[in-house]
Amino acid sequence: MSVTVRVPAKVNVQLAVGAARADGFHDLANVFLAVGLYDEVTVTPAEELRITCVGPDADQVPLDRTNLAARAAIALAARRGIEPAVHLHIAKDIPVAGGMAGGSADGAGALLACNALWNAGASRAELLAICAELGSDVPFSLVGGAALGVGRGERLTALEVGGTFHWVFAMAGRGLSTPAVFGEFDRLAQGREIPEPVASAELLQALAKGDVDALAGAVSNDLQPAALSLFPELADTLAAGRGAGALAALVSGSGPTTAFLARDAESAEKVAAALRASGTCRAVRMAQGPVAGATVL
Ligand SMILES: C[C@](O)(CO)[C@H](O)COP(=O)(O)OP(=O)(O)OC[C@H]1O[C@@H](n2ccc(N)nc2=O)[C@H](O)[C@@H]1O
Ligand SMILES: Nc1ncnc2c1ncn2[C@@H]1O[C@H](COP(=O)(O)OP(=O)(O)OP(=O)(O)O)[C@@H](O)[C@H]1O
Repeated sequence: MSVTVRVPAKVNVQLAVGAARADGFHDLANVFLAVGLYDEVTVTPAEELRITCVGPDADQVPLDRTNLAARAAIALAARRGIEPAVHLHIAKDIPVAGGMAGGSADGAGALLACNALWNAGASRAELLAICAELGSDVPFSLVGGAALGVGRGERLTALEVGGTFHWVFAMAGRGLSTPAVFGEFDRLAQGREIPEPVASAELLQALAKGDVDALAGAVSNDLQPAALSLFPELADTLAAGRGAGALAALVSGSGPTTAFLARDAESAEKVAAALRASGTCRAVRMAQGPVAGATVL
């Protein structure tokens, strides 16, 4: 018997970052949107914990107990006093170290799948608590849709979205480390007063109305200057997408994946073709959002 869970990637339509806290994390106003690029996690009973991974970026995924899927299985098993004797298979389509919460998706997926496989009976609240221990983005990977995350991004409030948005994503030739990007944010912020992060009222209204023009005018990412500082060539990718008619172009989360908001499916095709032809990125994908969070198939 096995259980498969499908989990989406995310794009941050707003990422407001406050000053570094005493614990090293940053308070955020983080507006997440789940988009239709997916990893699938399949769990099967096994002698002992084992991880396999397939997909274009599979060689970059750790196959030991540091993998977020393994950490999720271990965390749930520890709470139930059982062994995490399970084979975790990840079919990975979300770019690795791309700022689209790929590892977080696998953590949320493994947790939901093991909860079903083991009949562990964890409630939604317990699952969300385990997700928050695993990482700041993991709770959102479980719930999906659209949500405002505060604290370090783990305290979520679901958001209404009045439409479907068309996105194009450009994958970069190398990854960026999330702690390195936050570290660069701190370095660039030295000697400046950092305001409390707050969600933009215009942005929340644009999402609620499904108004793509208003959303394009309201998206923002406080980590973008830090990502561009560490990876200056991303500016060329952003310019290529804008030049092809994207309504908005921004770095996704900590990057280096760049995200382009298009008016409709036809415009998204044009932006994708221009990005592919530009030679400024490794791969290009289209996806719509919002979509549902982690789902048992
Ligand atoms: C950039 C985002 O992806 C936006 O959604 C998230 O804020 C990062 O979420 P994540 O990858 O789940 O990050 P975590 O595994 O919780 O933290 C990794 C590292 O990122 C930095 N970090 C993360 C979240 C946060 N609110 N402040 C931080 O400073 C810390 O250096 C931390 O050690
Ligand atoms: N299941 C996993 N899939 C991918 N990477 C993982 C996984 N588990 C742990 N990692 C480690 O985490 C690092 C970051 O990977 P991940 O794909 O989650 O980054 P990300 O998408 O930028 O995350 P986020 O958007 O949440 O900041 C990888 O380089 C890898 O070493």
